[in-house]
Amino acid sequence: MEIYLIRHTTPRVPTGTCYGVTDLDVADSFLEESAMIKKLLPNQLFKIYTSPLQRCAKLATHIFDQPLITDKRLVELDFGEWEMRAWDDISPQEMEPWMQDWVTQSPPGGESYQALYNRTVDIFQEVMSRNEDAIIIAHGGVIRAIIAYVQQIPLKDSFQMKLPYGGIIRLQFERGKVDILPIFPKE
Ligand SMILES: Cc1cc2ncn([C@H]3O[C@H](COP(=O)(O)O)[C@@H](O)[C@H]3O)c2cc1C
Repeated sequence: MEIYLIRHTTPRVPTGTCYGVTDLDVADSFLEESAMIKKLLPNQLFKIYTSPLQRCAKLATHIFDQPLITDKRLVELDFGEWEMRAWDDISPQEMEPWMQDWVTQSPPGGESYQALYNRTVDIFQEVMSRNEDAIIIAHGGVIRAIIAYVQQIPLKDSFQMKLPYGGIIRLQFERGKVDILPIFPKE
């Protein structure tokens, strides 16, 4: 069984903005970016799972002419009161508790990375149990949580992996073992 993890294309948002659950549109480069992603995927049948947010759902709809499985558990971290503020405008005092432990602490009014991990693993286990090749189109935090789960590494180490917009990772499951193969960018 193969499961591809794809991060959405560039969102339409000024650089340096904090966004997670905000439903941003895609940038002007969408057609170009989605064509590149499509070219890197094999021509075979997949079940397609997507986050409901536009930056993921538009890519799914654009590339795949088949029914999609849209699941709320695949949305990005809820940054609460910080959503759509410039990171530089969030005061160090406000940021301090989260910076101390961004795995278990939530941004004010938001969600902890541990909570995101729990809901992500929940759907990921469902996907695996179906035993069908699948593509999951989601967000940076969600994809890193899945990688942390399959590698059994601590969540605090999961942000070391490079994962740009349009990033693709292939998970190959064989005889109880999983290989993690970067498709874009190649390592
Ligand atoms: C703990 C944690 C800290 C983060 N800091 C930024 N992002 C992430 O949240 C934003 C939205 O992701 P996307 O563009 O893939 O939808 C990005 O800025 C990304 O870096 C984080 C995500 C998590 C889970």
